[in-house]
Amino acid sequence: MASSEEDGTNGGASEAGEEKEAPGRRRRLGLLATVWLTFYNIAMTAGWLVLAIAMVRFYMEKGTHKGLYKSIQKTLKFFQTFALLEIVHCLIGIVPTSVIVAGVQVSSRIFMVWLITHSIKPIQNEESVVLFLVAWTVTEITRYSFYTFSLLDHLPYFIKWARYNFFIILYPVGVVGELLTIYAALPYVKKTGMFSIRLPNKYNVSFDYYYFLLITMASYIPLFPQLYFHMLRQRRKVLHGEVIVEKDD
Ligand SMILES: CCCCCCCCCCCCC/C=C/C(=O)SCCNC(=O)CCNC(=O)[C@H](O)C(C)(C)COP(=O)(O)OP(=O)(O)OC[C@H]1O[C@@H](n2cnc3c(N)ncnc32)[C@H](O)[C@@H]1OP(=O)(O)O
Repeated sequence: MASSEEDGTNGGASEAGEEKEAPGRRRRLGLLATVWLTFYNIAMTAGWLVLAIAMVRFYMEKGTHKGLYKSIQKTLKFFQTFALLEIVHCLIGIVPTSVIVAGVQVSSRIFMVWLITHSIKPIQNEESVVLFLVAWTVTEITRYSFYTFSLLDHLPYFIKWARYNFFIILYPVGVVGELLTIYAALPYVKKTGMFSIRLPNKYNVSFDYYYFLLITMASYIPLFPQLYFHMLRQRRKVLHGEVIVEKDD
């Protein structure tokens, strides 16, 4: 994975005659891209704040997590699906995040929301769902407010600190919540054969969602450490000003 320092997408040499940007400084964006990203980040911060408030209110009123997912699912689905735009932002180059990093992050969330929690109703009241919902919500409020304040050039140190420290705990908590939720879904998926294609059929293809879930769980082992160490490197770069030179994958 090429770093922004290496590939020049961020903080690298600018066009001839222009001053070279200092490492770690926000890349110069066009006005349209800045306006769009500011709108996008404000909308996402607001969306995840609404979710946080709804979760706290639900718990205070009902005193249980049972029914929580059902009560917040529409907002969650809307804002998490909207986050697919993050991959588009990377692809069109208006943010310098790696497409692979953003792709793994966003697609694993979409998978959890639509193909697991939405599709498998009996697991919606599992404690593990609350675990990943809380981890995602705190992370996203911090992350999107970080981007918003950065774009407005008024970033409070606390937000920056939170963005590059909370993940140390929240990333593993979120992953444990996700893995336990998929694990809880396995018996139902095996019993119902949902999303599976059995032979014989006219296309002569078979697909077993149960084994797909096992493979997905296994894929966290190589993929999660990469995301986590990526964030640790970003943390060193942003909070301690270290220049990180990453090697190509
Ligand atoms: C089909 C099934 C697939 C299944 C796959 C299964 C395998 C999955 C394994 C992994 C599972 C992960 C599960 C995740 C769980 C959780 O989320 S738990 C909760 C805790 N989570 C986190 O802490 C998530 C942390 N993740 C992130 O922060 C990001 O998603 C990231 C993409 C990983 C971060 O990447 P990074 O390269 O560090 O980018 P940034 O710091 O965000 O940005 C770099 C520069 O880009 C600018 N930028 C990015 N986005 C924006 C934006 N929206 N608006 C404005 N600017 C943006 C940013 O400011 C940086 O700019 P510079 O300062 O100029 O460098």
